[in-house]
Amino acid sequence: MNTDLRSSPLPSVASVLRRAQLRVAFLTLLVVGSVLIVGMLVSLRLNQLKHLNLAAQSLAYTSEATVVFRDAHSATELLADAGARDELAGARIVLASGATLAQWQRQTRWPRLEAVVDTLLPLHAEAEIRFQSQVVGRLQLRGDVAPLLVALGWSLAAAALGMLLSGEAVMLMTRRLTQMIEAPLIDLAAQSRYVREARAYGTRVQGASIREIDALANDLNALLDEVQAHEAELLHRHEALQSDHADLAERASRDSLTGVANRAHFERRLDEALARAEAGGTRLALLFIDADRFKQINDQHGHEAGDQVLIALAQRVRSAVREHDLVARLGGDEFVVLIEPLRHADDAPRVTQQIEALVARPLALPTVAGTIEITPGVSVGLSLYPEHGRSAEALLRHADESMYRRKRVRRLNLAEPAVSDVSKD
Ligand SMILES: Nc1nc2c(ncn2[C@@H]2O[C@H](COP(=O)(O)OP(=O)(O)OP(=O)(O)O)[C@@H](O)[C@H]2O)c(=O)[nH]1
Repeated sequence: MNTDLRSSPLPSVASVLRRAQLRVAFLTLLVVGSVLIVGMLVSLRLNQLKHLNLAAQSLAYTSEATVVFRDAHSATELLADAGARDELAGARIVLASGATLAQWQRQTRWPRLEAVVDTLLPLHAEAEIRFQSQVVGRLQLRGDVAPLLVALGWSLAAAALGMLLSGEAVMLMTRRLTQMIEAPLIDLAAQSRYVREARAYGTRVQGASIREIDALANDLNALLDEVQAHEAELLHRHEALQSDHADLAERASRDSLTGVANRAHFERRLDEALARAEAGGTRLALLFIDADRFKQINDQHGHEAGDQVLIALAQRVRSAVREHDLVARLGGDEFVVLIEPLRHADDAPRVTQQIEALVARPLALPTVAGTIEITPGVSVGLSLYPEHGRSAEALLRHADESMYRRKRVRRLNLAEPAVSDVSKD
């Protein structure tokens, strides 16, 4: 049996069955035994009474002469003979005057017990002694209750033996019933405990050969079906929520117009990159990009055309850097690029040059007046970690200033190359 079941303070099926069966067996024996014993005693007594009455009639007739002649001696002998012959406990001849002529009494084996039985089940018979139709005396007989007591003793012994045998039979039946009922119940309890502890809701418990236990197993399986379906539904919802969450997180980090990262995402990534660079002693580069004369595009060709230019700028900047470098739009016509890690300080100016060159390719722009071709331009500023600052603010400020210097140079249309411009920073 399972340890948990053993340690339970509640009674086991076996003990409940044993107690119930013992109660039923003893009660049945008590009722049936008592009825049989009482019935037997009553019938025995009736027989004895009948026999006693016949003996009294016969003895009254034979004792007539002893009464007529007042022969006490012969009368006593007559009573003693009859007592020995007819299993009497006592006999008496009483004259018509009320005086006793003769009496006889058997030596009793259990005087007190016999007195009690004689009170409860009296065995008395009386007959008139007549002479020439005149009542001259009375013959009184008392039957022997010893046979009744012996019969009662045997009956009680038989009842005790019956109880002993039925007790044994109950034990035997309990063992068999226990195997039939308790074993499948314990099995069912063990299976349900396993399902609960291992959260194995896909498991199904086995049926039993007893209808009620089998119904319990079926109900448990139906419950497991529901739990499993509920769990699958929860898992499905959880996955959908996770996917929605990932989607939202992705959208929250993107600039809705250009699709590159937004300012919030860039600031988070820059902080993380600075922490990594500081911990690992590596370098990184920050490029600040601002479109040249972008207001003019908006004013001349409309806001939507301006949007197209911003989208194209983002794509061109993206294509000028490595896959894992971060491109973000800070707002308006301002973009940044985070290059991490930066292997050589010379790499960064080369990238700024690449960006300015790539952006400066002609761009076909659909406008209300038809498709036109423009040549966009950007000014790129650069700052390096750790040379130009160790914090995000310092690096951004330096890159911004560097971009303005570059813009001024480009406005003046100086032939100074971008590389040499930023490398001066
Ligand atoms: N189409 C469009 N225009 C925007 C957007 N956000 C900001 N702008 C405009 O972009 C312009 C930015 O102009 P500025 O950077 O101040 O000036 P600029 O014309 O680029 O001049 P320089 O930078 O000095 O060359 C403003 O006219 C803004 O209204 C946007 O999402 N879409």
